[in-house]
Amino acid sequence: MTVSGGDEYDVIVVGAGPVGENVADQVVRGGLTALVVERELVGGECSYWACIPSKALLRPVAALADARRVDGAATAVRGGPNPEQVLERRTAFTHNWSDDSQVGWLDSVGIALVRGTARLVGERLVEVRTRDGGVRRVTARHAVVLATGSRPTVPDVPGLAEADPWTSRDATSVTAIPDELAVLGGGVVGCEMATAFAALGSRVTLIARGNGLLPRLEPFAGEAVVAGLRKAGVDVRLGATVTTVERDDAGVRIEVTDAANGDGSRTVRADEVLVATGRAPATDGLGLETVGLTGLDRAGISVDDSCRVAGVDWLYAAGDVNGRALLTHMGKYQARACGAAIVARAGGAAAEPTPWSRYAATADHAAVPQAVFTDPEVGAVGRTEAEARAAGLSVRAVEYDLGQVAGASLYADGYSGRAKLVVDTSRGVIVGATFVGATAAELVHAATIAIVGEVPLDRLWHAVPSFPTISEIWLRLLETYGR
Ligand SMILES: Cc1cc2nc3c(=O)[nH]c(=O)nc-3n(C[C@H](O)[C@H](O)[C@H](O)COP(=O)(O)OP(=O)(O)OC[C@H]3O[C@@H](n4cnc5c(N)ncnc54)[C@H](O)[C@@H]3O)c2cc1C
Ligand SMILES: NC(=O)c1ccc[n+]([C@@H]2O[C@H](COP(=O)([O-])OP(=O)(O)OC[C@H]3O[C@@H](n4cnc5c(N)ncnc54)[C@H](O)[C@@H]3O)[C@@H](O)[C@H]2O)c1
Repeated sequence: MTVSGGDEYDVIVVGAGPVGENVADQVVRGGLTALVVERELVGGECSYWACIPSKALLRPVAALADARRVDGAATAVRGGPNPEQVLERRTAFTHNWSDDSQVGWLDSVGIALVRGTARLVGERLVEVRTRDGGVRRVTARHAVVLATGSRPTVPDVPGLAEADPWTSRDATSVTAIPDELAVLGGGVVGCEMATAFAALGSRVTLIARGNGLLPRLEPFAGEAVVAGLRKAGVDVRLGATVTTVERDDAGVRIEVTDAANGDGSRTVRADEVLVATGRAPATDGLGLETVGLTGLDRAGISVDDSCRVAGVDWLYAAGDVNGRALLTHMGKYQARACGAAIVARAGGAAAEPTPWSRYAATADHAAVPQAVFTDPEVGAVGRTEAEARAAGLSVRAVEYDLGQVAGASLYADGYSGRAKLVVDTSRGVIVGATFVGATAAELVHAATIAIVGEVPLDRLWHAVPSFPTISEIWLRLLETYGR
């Protein structure tokens, strides 16, 4: 094995997903040199197999649903989406799985790139197996940042792994819509992909083990999504357990026991089965043991609020790989904190990650916003009522029917939706908010600002929403809470 080496950069970033790209950008802006190592495509999961293609598949569904709900416009809608054109548009958004434009951006801002698989081999030392079969060793003067993302997990169900199941990658890069699709898992990926494939013409069965969908959110959000999926023709099986999976000439055969069936077994047949049962940090083969890190579990690499790894002062882990919040916007936020801390520390500052400082990803603990692009859409930020109570907060929650807001009824005939605020009564501030309904995800940022700014409710009263917008829900919620 020929090992070339001697290269030195101030910062080495492993993984050029949205998080790795942003860390590198931050440190280069701060006057340091940076190398990123990427084994697949610059842009990562988000650009090619996750956020961007999934939302490109879902946007036509929402656009048509919106038009169909407005008398006077609905007559112009004939039929459903055109799958071929939807897939073409999706492919355009992934640049046909080419990273040329993102590589061009790295060049333009002075970030060096090596294509290959990286692993730690010692203190501030990274070994890269390059695509051309070479091995190269690179030293970081100040920091190594692991931004390797996550991988889908496949549960240990007899026959499932052998049945060649789809992961989210297969779903988002699909080239032919299957007649029948089974989706295993009722989290965000399962719900969004069931929504997209049902609209694109698949007969979809969604198999979820809990009593509802989107279990991390307020229960009414999952209930609305169950109703929306069923209305769209999806066979939603709740409280269901898959016992075996087998692929034969006719496709996959899935044995399911579910509560609705008196726990008896039923067979689900499908052309493909999509496994959407969560993700694990991408730490395999990263050489963490070479720097004394062992015993990592599915939760991710443990870091402080500047994303520095406990006990290894030159090592950072940002984005999905640290398991704090598996979302692009939160990973990029961590990248900004982490990059700023690395630059400051390279200059000799301590850059303590005190809460809400530029070196700390404090919002990870208090205000993680999420938008789920189902029909109806779901937007949520902060704690659910149950989470707030479990955390020992004194809580009062208020809910309001979004359909009663003038802006919503103008937006869609028969607008159906709901909103909820969770208030910490001891401080008089919002700690959680959830909105369900068409375009409801756009309501979340106002709530994020209120939570992060700890805006007292009696001051929020003076933030007057425009009439007639859906944002008037804020006024209704505050009125319901009372002054
Ligand atoms: C179907 C789906 C839809 C999603 N939709 C949304 C959404 O709408 N909004 C949202 O906020 N989030 C969404 N997410 C989550 C989002 O994709 C992730 O949170 C985000 O991609 C994390 O970014 P990252 O940079 O940490 O990791 P990634 O994007 O996974 O990038 C990590 C990169 O590291 C590289 N890498 C890994 N190991 C090595 C190694 N040893 N050497 C070199 N390179 C390596 C990988 O090839 C990859 O390019 C979605 C996820 C899925 C699965
Ligand atoms: N719009 C968005 O922001 C968006 C979209 C997609 C994904 N994401 C992110 O990607 C991450 C991964 O999404 P995901 O949906 O894969 O994970 P998830 O953790 O959100 O949901 C996984 C679901 O699978 C269920 N499950 C686990 N094991 C199972 C089994 N053996 N049988 C049946 N069900 C089982 C879990 O109970 C859970 O409901 C999420 O954390 C999310 O933040 C975000």
